Amino acid sequence: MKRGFLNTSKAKKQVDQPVLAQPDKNKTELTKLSHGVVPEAGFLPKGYQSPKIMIVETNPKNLDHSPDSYIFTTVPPMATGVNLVDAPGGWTECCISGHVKRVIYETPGFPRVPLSPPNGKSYRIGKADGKGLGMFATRPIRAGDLILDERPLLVCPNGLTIGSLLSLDILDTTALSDEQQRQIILHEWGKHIKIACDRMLPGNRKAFMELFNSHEHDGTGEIIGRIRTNGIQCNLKERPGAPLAYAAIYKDISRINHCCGPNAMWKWHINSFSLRIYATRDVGVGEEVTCAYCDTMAAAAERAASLAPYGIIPCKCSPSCSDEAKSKIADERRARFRSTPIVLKPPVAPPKAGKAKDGWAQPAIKLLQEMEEEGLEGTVPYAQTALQLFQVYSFLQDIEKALFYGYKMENMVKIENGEMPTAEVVKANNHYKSGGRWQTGLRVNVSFT
Ligand SMILES: C[S@@+](CC[C@H](N)C(=O)[O-])C[C@H]1O[C@@H](n2cnc3c(N)ncnc32)[C@H](O)[C@@H]1O
Repeated sequence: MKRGFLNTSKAKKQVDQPVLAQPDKNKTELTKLSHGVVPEAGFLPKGYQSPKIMIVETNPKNLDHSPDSYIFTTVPPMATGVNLVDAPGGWTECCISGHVKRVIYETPGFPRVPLSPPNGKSYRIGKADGKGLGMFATRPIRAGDLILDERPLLVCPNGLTIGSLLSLDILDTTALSDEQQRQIILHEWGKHIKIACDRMLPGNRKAFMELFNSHEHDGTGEIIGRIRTNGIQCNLKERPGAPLAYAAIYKDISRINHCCGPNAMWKWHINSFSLRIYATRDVGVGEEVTCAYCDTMAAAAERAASLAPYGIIPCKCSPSCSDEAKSKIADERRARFRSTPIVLKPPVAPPKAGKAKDGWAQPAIKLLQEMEEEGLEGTVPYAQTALQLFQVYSFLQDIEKALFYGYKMENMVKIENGEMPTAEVVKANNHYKSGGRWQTGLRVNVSFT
């Protein structure tokens, strides 16, 4: 919670949580939780009896669980008494379903050790103006570089369904207000996840409890408050029809602040059970490393609604983000970027005398430049536009420009695939030249000269 917040007009209850949804008639969907200041916060309904949790200890390597029972376990599996020195990459305390545990263990290559960035550590955690702490580059980082690959401290469901409580016959929702239902969910969710937190090594638990909590005034307890503030959704495939997704909380990655035009992006890898942070453009020494907590292509109002539950009210990512005139231009641009991508077609005849050979590529060049001005290098439309330009200049046999746009596209491909060659290797091997488009380009171009 930021200082002074309670005194502003925004100090009122707001109900919105992107990872959670309203309970439906079948009572199997996640309930939206409140944020901001909730007057009823912390009050459970009179006479409410919290159900008892029954815990049975089993071998951590056991995969023979019922798909829909929840298990407290470490990933990768750790024998008791092991410490971090014996476990490269560390381990994650998890509350996951039997189904998800199987999915993890059956992933080819699991459990590989998280990657070490090729040139060592390149960041520090420090004060970020008006945003608490943040991550900052300690040396120049190139677009496409891996900044860090980190295993979470904790992975757990990103909510609780009112249905799961109803099935225990402990609640009659007709007698409860919506807010009372939400407070029960927060209470029960916190009670369960505390079990995973208590299992953490003391150092990890300390790091977890030192994370920022933006949910101090809405009835969310100190553990769930940190999950709601810092949780990053991880793509663990739950069984079909299951309402829950999973949130992961990290020691360092959870210090990365949001930016609407970020210079880095995250990518979850199940085989190393870790999240990789890659630079999407060059990052200078001292510059803050930022990622997007929401869809950066969305309009400003939509982004603001998605960011509020993380305690970001308003977004302070750049002076222009909250500037109304600049936001209007950015919204107009994003609407264009979201629409059908430009498809460049080679002209049917050679350019007239005195006209540039690449005049027909100008709309894409302009679009790419605008996306760079908005900081949207980590998006699919950016990679698609760079690919078009790579193809245009391949077609025109302008090797220098083809590689210039090829790099931009390659950074995204490398991040997506994880293990692609670096730009230097690509350049040295000229591997584009073996591609069909390069060959076609060469052939078609012959008729122009
Ligand atoms: C996941 S934490 C990021 C690390 C956090 N700054 C810290 O001190 O640990 C999310 C919190 O950081 C702050 N924050 C992140 N990005 C922000 C932004 N663009 N504008 C304003 N506050 C931001 C908000 O307080 C938010 O609740």
